[in-house]
Amino acid sequence: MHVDPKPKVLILNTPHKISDGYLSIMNEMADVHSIEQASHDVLAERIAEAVKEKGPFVAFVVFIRWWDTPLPWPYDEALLGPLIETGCRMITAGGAGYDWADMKYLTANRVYYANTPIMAGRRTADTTAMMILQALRGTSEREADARAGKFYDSTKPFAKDARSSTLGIVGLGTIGKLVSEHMQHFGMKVIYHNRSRLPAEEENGAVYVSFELLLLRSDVISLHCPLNEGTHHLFNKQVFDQMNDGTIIVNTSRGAVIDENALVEALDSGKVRCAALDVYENEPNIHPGLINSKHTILSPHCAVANETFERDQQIEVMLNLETFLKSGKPINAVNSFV
Ligand SMILES: O=CC(=O)O
Repeated sequence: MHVDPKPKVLILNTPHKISDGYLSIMNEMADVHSIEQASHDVLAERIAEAVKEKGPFVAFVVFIRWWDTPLPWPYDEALLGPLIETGCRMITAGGAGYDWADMKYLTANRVYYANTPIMAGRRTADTTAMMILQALRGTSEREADARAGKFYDSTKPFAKDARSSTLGIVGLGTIGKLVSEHMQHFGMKVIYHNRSRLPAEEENGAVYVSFELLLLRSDVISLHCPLNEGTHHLFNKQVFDQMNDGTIIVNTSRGAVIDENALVEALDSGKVRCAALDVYENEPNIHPGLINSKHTILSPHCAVANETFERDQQIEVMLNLETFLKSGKPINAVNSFV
């Protein structure tokens, strides 16, 4: 009896041993070959070699190790060309954002890119909620006081109260919706701006406003939009100038949505009361003006990183692979073609 050979799949990084079970499920679905993470140029050579010696592959599955630098981005023609030219039609990788993939190139070649929105979304939303509360409370300044032996400094303004504050969400997608839900539990009024208004049943208590109104009405602005040509430096000097004095900015999306020079100026002038940031324009470097400001709360792009993220990332990546192998389309495809 003729048995069709299993489809070949190339994986980047053998999953952490926690997921041996998933690896064996994958081995049942596909003929799996793996290569290890490296810089973009070295990885490009490894991919070309794997395609030549073991290919062609129908899918490329990335179990990214965020802490192994340099990271292999961008996922562009120079990296993926040999895979795509020989029939690879799906890339799936961990993370909610996909600005590190050349979507024009992938879409033009009818290659799906599938992300892991649930793994990344839940953790990023939790971290964002924590950062919003920290910023409202001004924890970095109070902590600095405590460490300097200065007990409660009553000359400083009182912390802001979530129950009397409005949260403006820019981008009410998977993460924005979770943040909206979390913060409504703390009594915040939530307004949002998207390119277009969501159907009422998806708004879940958040009120749609124009971008200009969001700037005027928000005590806290939290960014959850993807980084693309339209959102690069969306928050610039002109935009900061339109906000009320003392607005709080929280960013767990992508650093370049904010012009960091303009943000540092706005922090220095008091236009921005506090900026809580997990992401930066020039990672891994953080603008010295942000590091030196007393009014920032900073973390090193680790909103998703906790002890269970790898496991959940692998489950979602595997689901993308399974749905792609069965139907030709991964469940979390972020692009589509006609
Ligand atoms: O940065 C993290 C993500 O995109 O999930």
